[in-house]
Amino acid sequence: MELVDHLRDERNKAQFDVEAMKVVWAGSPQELQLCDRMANLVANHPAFEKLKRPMLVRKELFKNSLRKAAYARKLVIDLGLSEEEAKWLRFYIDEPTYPDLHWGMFIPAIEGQGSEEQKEKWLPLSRNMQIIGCYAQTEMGHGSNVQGLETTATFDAQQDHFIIHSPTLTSTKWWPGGLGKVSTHAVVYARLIVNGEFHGVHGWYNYYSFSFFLYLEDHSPLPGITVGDVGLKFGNGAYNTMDNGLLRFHHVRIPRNQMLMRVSQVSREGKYMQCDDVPRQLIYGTMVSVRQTIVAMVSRTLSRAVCIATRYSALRRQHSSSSLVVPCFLMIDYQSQQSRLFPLLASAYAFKFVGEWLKWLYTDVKQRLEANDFSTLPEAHASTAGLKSLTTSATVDGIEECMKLCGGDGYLVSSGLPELFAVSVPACTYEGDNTVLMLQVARFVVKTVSEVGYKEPLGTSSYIRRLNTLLHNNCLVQTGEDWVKGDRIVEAFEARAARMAVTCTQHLAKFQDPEQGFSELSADLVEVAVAHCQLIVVSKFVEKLAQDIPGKGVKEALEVLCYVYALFLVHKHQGDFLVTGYLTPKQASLANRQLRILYSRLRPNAIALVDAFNHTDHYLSSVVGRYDGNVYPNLYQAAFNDPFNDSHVPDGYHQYIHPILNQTLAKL
Ligand SMILES: CC/C=C\C/C=C\C/C=C\CCCC(=O)SCCNC(=O)CCNC(=O)[C@H](O)C(C)(C)COP(=O)(O)OP(=O)(O)OC[C@H]1O[C@@H](n2cnc3c(N)ncnc32)[C@H](O)[C@@H]1OP(=O)(O)O
Ligand SMILES: Cc1cc2nc3c(=O)[nH]c(=O)nc-3n(C[C@H](O)[C@H](O)[C@H](O)COP(=O)(O)OP(=O)(O)OC[C@H]3O[C@@H](n4cnc5c(N)ncnc54)[C@H](O)[C@@H]3O)c2cc1C
Repeated sequence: MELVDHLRDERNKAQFDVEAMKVVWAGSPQELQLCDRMANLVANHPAFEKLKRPMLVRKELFKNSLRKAAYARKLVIDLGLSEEEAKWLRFYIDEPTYPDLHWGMFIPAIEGQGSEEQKEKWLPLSRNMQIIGCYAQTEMGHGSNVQGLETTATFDAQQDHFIIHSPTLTSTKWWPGGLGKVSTHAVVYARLIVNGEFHGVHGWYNYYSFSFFLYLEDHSPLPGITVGDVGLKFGNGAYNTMDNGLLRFHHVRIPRNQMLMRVSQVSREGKYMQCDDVPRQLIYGTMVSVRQTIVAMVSRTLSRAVCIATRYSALRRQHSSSSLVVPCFLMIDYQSQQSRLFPLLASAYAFKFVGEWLKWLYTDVKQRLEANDFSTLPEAHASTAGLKSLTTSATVDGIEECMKLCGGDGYLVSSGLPELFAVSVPACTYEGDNTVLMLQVARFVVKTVSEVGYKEPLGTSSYIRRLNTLLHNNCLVQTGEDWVKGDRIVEAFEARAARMAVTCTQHLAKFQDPEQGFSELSADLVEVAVAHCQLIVVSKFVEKLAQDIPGKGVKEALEVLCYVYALFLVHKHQGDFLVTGYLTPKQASLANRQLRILYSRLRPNAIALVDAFNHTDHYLSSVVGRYDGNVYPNLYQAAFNDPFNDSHVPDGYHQYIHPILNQTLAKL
């Protein structure tokens, strides 16, 4: 049977080489090939079917996800897949499960915080999955406030043991993924007590990680350990495939050598030693690593929602403004639809490129750390924290907007958007609450501004070197065209970030107690951090355009996306640009006018730009976002695929409807 492409006309409008854009999106021809192979492996394997997921009750859902993870492991072994290939395999299976935490946090924690000897012992076991681990940091009473952790690890020199204990209900480990039912081991964060002394009790660094066995061979918990799942979470299916756990210790003994000992050590004699040249922030290193991974991945989540909403918008017709009866306008041709959709499409590309840059930064920092060079750690912390916060918040808001952009059908589970939203929302909280992370960025920015004159700002904050110029030279834009110049756009974002940072730093200086000032000004400080992070995203997009980008029309299409992203932000945050005095109202309105011109330039490329994401229909799992655009018959069929439509007589009909129809309610 001949397949009809309902989006063919849209695809024919493309003004650039889609295959070349696929390479740009993937990062390289090799990455494209790798992702394509893994995506299709998953799409073509019946074990990874996922459409029924939202209909399953928790226990079935969980069993199903264990089955998928086991098949995935089998594929990794049978096909001899590399760790990189296995990572993409898990990604396309598209179901949060224990291996995410095992590979994404447990192993990196041992790599980053274990001594050479410990790494030699535990890493091979972990990589072969002979042990399965999780990352148990958060407690019931202490999430953002890592300094408040209460779990204790008391050294018993006589027996060469640590005694791990949960002294209060609020010290219960709470939320760790993979902990509830599956993990055999955990990296546990606890307060260290040696010879009756808390170490650095007033410092921020008095938490140490320990690797633990949690279970006996028959998978019953070890004596003194209480473990379970925290309970059902938001959304059908969604994150309920993960066993987020709770864990309590009652004076549990573990050998001394299970304390991860790269940052500090406790000797056989009970002597506490800090490794001189290693900063204690390294204890937080796993979070830096995962925040970077989240940024690298989140553009794909947004691209998925945008792909669905763009395809549906390019198919569905509504009435024109002149005739309310004849349906003739494609939704995508409404200016208002474009002004909501296209900035999200541009954001997906912007986040992809900033994610690539962050990966580079993190790889560089990791190499330096291995060589005991810790100089770039503060920037890595600020950039990973800030970009994790910025991109996950924008993505979650973006998915919700895509749902609305599809009208009522976006709200159907078969659109793929509700589950995508539910599974993505916690990204704003896990790995650091987004507001708390922005406050970390603000601390970094304010500190950098305060140190001007005696410490050279580096990397992402190097614009602060030109503080004088940025504070005093206002925007030179005179025409709309002036707004589509990379260096002019970057300068506008630099000036806005610098001016907001300086104002806040000056306000902070008026407080006698800096911490009180920081707390009172925290809402403004978050805005300073957002401005700094948006500058990073915009400037990395502009830097990307300066590279050699092969393929007919590819660079031009990316330029439009870059300016849409930047000018949309100028428009959305015009209050910042105006209040700081950098822009005049006229310049702000020129930016908005130019944005409308850019939307019309983006319009013919819209479908090709989402095709360049190369998403399979399996990955999208959306009736309205299908590649062939054959939406309506499939939407109709999807309704009848719902088990609720198996019968015209639902359970309860005879019991509760008949008495109403027959006027026999009194018998109930
Ligand atoms: C493919 C799949 C891969 C991976 C899996 C992906 C997804 C899996 C899904 C879910 C996983 C979720 C896992 C978790 O949620 S784990 C728990 C995460 N928890 C948090 O993120 C807690 C957030 N809180 C904190 O990070 C900290 O408490 C804090 C906010 C940073 C504040 O700490 P505090 O001790 O009070 O520190 P400060 O006094 O504010 O700062 C002291 C000093 O240290 C610097 N600093 C802080 N953090 C770091 C860091 N991470 N790295 C480097 N430096 C850091 C800070 O800037 C300050 O420096 P100064 O120079 O100013 O002294
Ligand atoms: C799905 C999911 C998976 C998770 N997986 C893991 C895991 O594998 N391992 C693990 O250890 N943890 C895990 N967590 C826990 C997660 O890291 C924490 O939820 C997170 O760090 C936030 O902490 P909290 O929930 O205590 O929120 P809180 O810190 O209580 O924050 C609640 C509110 O208070 C505000 N707030 C808090 N502190 C401040 C402050 N200093 N200044 C201003 N505002 C503030 C926040 O902005 C937020 O609005 C997971 C959580 C979820 C939801």
